[in-house]
Amino acid sequence: MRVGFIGAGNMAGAIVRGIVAEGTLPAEDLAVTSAHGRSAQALARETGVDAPGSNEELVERTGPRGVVVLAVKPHLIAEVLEPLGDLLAEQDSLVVSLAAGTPLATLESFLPPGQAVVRVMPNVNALVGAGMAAVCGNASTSEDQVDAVVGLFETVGSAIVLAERDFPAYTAIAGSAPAFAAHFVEALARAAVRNGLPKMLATRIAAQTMLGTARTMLERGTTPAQLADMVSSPGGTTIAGSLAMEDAGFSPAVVRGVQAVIDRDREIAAG
Ligand SMILES: NC(=O)C1=CN([C@@H]2O[C@H](COP(=O)(O)OP(=O)(O)OC[C@H]3O[C@@H](n4cnc5c(N)ncnc54)[C@H](OP(=O)(O)O)[C@@H]3O)[C@@H](O)[C@H]2O)C=CC1
Ligand SMILES: O=C(O)[C@@H]1CCC=N1
Repeated sequence: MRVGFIGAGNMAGAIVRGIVAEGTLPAEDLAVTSAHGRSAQALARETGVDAPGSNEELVERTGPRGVVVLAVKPHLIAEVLEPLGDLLAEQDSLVVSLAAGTPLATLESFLPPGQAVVRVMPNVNALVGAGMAAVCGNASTSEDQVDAVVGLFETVGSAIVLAERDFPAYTAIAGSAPAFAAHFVEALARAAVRNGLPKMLATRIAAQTMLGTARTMLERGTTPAQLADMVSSPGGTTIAGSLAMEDAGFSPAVVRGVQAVIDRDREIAAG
């Protein structure tokens, strides 16, 4: 399978670096383009992938039946996709869009009828092979094509097939949530700095603690509530901290943040 990425920014960079590091596909089967060429060339130099001079060339080099991944910002999808429609159809390419808030119906409206399109919401942790991706194909995609995309993203983390109606909530807790988790680590570290720990050490300690907490839940099936109970000694330090955080509005703040992502996703979808 040959895969071309239109866009060489944060997300394409994370996936390409992840795929190359994991050895999922040989670098010569991957290609990237960018608006100004420089970021694509830098990524190509770093990873050994190809950096064609235009999006048309990328589709040609990726096809026939190649995967063309749209990794540009949502507002650029129309201007990137429309000029490529006939070529994508000729090459029988599979179009994969990573764009937040951009439904399959919108993507289809920029393409010839019958074009196979898969919507994916990945996350930045693909960079270290610990990503999370949701995948949904349109009516023109075969089961094999959807499976191939799931397989591709599984090589850089976990991937699931998800109904499109669930993408906004999913985007909040997987696409955007690495930023929220990073804010939490930063807040923990700053609180520790206030109490005398050096920032770099505090950040490392807090990040390792997040990693271990996630692994305990995923690998042992421990629920968040069970884990919190395991840590909270009666009359101890943790329960004092947890209740103080709740008193300061921790859970309502998280719920509002998730809802804001969902509302913004719907706003982008509405144009
Ligand atoms: N960042 C994330 O964590 C996540 C992002 N996404 C989605 O991924 C997509 C990309 O986001 P992200 O990587 O953060 O964005 P970036 O701004 O980091 O990267 C966008 C890339 O698109 C390139 N580009 C713009 N116009 C064109 C064009 N006409 N032809 C070729 N390349 C072009 C830019 O080129 P140049 O470098 O020259 O400016 C840049 O490399 C978005 O739709 C976003 O919703 C989804 C999940 C998570
Ligand atoms: O912020 C954004 O719009 C994209 C989608 C999810 C993560 N980044």
